Amino acid sequence: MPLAYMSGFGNSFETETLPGALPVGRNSPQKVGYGLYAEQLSGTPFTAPRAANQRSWLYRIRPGVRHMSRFRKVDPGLVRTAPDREEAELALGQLRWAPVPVPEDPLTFRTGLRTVTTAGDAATQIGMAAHLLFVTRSMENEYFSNADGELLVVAQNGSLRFRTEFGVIEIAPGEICVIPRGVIFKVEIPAGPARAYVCENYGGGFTLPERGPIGANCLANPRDFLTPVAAYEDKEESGELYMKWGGELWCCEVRQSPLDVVAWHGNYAPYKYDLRRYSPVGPILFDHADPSIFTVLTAPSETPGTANVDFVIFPERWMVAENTFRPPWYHRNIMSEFMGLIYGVYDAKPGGFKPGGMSLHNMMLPHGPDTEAFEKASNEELKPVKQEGTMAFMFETRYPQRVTRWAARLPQLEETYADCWAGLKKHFAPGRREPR
Ligand SMILES: O=C(O)Cc1cc(O)ccc1O
Ligand SMILES: [Fe+2]
Repeated sequence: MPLAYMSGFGNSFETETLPGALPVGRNSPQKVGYGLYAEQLSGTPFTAPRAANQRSWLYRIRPGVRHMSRFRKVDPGLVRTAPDREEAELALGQLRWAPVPVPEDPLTFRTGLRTVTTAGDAATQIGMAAHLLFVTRSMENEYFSNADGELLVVAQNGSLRFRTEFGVIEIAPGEICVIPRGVIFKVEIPAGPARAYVCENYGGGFTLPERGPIGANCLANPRDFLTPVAAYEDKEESGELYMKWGGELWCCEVRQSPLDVVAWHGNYAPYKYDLRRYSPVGPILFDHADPSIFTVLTAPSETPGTANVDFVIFPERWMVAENTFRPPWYHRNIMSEFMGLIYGVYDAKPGGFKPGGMSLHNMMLPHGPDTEAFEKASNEELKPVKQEGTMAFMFETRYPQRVTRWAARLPQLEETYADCWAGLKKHFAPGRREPR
C-alpha cells in the first residue's frame, strides 16, 4: 500500500489512526480517548516567537518515560560530534573522495553511520556534521533518536524507510527526509542495501529560505513537502533504544516499541521532499548567480543571512547565459562547502566527481572548475544547453569543517585531487584584449 502523507511545510497538521483519538479543542483532557497518554514534544523553547515556535502533541500507548529511563553509554562506532578532538591528520587543502562502496557487513542505521566532517560545537547548538550512511540490515527491535541535532538524509543509492513516532517515510535517490531532533525512529531497507549522505544540524531547524523579489512561487514550494500520517506499533517485544546525546551514544532497554503514537497534532514532525520538484531560478541573459539561488532549506544562525547550514542543490536546468563562463566561477568563500553527487555529472568537475563521491572546499580555500571544464566552457558555442539527469548538493556552513580520522584514512581520499587544476595554464597576454 502506498504510504500516505500530508502536504505543506511547517503546517499545523493533525492525524489519527483511530477515529476520535485526537482530543478536540484541547491538548490534555482529563482522560484521553482509547486510554492513550498525552505528551508534548517541544522542538523550540516554549517561548519561541510564534512564527518559529515548533511543538507537537503525541497521543501514545505509553508515555516516553516508560520507554526511556537510565541509559548506559555505548560505543559510538564511527559517529563523531563537534568539537571532534581526534587529531586531524590531513594537511590543509581541497579534498575529494571517490564513492565509498557499501560494505558487505551487516550494518544498520546505527552501525552504518560514519562521520566525515564536524563543524562548530554541538553542545552550544552551533554547527553541523556531514556523515555517510550505509545500511545493509533493517532495524528490528532497535530504535534511534538524536538529541544533538536534526538529521537531513539525502538518499543516494537504494531506498530507506523511516518508521518514526509520527508515521512512516520512505525515500529513494532524488529524495530527502528530515528527522527533527529528539524524534524516535528505526530504519528499514525495503529493497536491498542503501547509501545516503546525512547532514546533522546542531542549530535551529531547517526552514524555507526567503524568496525576496522572486515572489511567492518557484524554488522549493511548500506544498511539495510531505509529512507522514500517524502510524503506530503496538508491539510488546523487548529491544534497545539508542540515543545520541552530548556527542555520546547511549542505550536503554525497551520492553515494547516506542513507536506507539496513535494520533498526533502539531508542527514539529518529520518530512520528505523530492528534489526534482525544485523549480530553479537563474540568470536568463548573462552571468552565473551565487549558488544560494538553489537553496532548498536553510538553518539560520543568529546573524541574518549567515546560515548555520544551507542545503543547496544543483538540479537539472537550462544554461542559456550569453557571453558567460557558465560553470561556477573560481572562488574563495567564508562558508565551508561539503558536496555530494546523487546522480549524473557535475558541470565544474565533469570527469572527476562521481555519484556517491564527496568533496570538501573548506573556508577560504580556492576552488572552481577543473581544467577540462574550464577549457570546454571557455571555448564552447553558447547555445542553450540542458544539464540533464544530474543532481548534486552542498551542505554549506559558516563554520570550518574538520575531517574525522575515519574520513582522513579512507582509501577513497584522492591524494592528487588538486591536480585537477594543474593544467590551468597562464593565458595572460598583455597584447591581447578580449572584446568587452
Ligand atoms: O564550488 C562549488 O562547486 C559549488 C558552487 C557552485 C556554484 O555554481 C557557485 C558557487 C559554488 O560554490
Ligand atoms: Fe564553491
